[in-house]
Amino acid sequence: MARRFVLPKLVVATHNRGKAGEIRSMLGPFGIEIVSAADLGLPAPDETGTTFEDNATLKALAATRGSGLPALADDSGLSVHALDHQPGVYTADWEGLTRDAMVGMRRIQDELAARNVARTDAARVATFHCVLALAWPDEHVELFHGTLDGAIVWPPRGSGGHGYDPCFQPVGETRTTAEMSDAEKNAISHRGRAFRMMVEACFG
Ligand SMILES: O=c1nc[nH]c2c1ncn2[C@H]1C[C@H](O)[C@@H](COP(=O)(O)OP(=O)(O)OP(=O)(O)O)O1
Ligand SMILES: [Mg+2]
Repeated sequence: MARRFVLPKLVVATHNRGKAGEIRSMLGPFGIEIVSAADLGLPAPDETGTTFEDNATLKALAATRGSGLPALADDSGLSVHALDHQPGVYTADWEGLTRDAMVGMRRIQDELAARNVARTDAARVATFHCVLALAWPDEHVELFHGTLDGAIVWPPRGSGGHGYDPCFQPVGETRTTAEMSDAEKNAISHRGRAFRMMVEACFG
């Protein structure tokens, strides 16, 4: 395969183990040596941006500046249409200090109930977003945005995936993304889609 860039080593700039696992498995076939930001002792920067693009960029740049290596960051979240697209870039914050996604999933459910949103999929439309930022040591950044449409289901179901997967059922599916295998989720997910765009742009 002709590659536009040769990547000797790549920093995966996330402190989220679920995301890191998915990104590692997607990078696997490319034979790129991977090191995590956490293993390098790089701190997680404050996510002060107001868009997925801003936060992914600041996380990737912090990691490439801290390591001298190319770095791949992911900023992602869940946009619930009936909640004015919240929590969006603040999805991780809705987990509270416990960093327990069950807390965030319950808050989404409570806010839908408080607004009397019907318990139908059509009323509970949601979109997972993932922006991947690939930052190079010269500090140029490439961005790739993938989405997955679905609905918020309650109660949560499944033990696979991570984060908010147990309450998210993709369009046309009867299972939540937590009830899918990793390969099945990656084939349709916001992260899988962003990743495939990056591969096409950078390794195609
Ligand atoms: O496929 C997914 N399945 C379920 N939940 C997901 C997914 N993708 C993102 N999410 C949730 C996790 C977290 O609550 C938020 C991302 O927040 P985000 O700031 O990007 O990540 P994070 O703080 O957990 O780790 P880090 O910033 O170190 O990458 O969206
Ligand atoms: Mg974060």
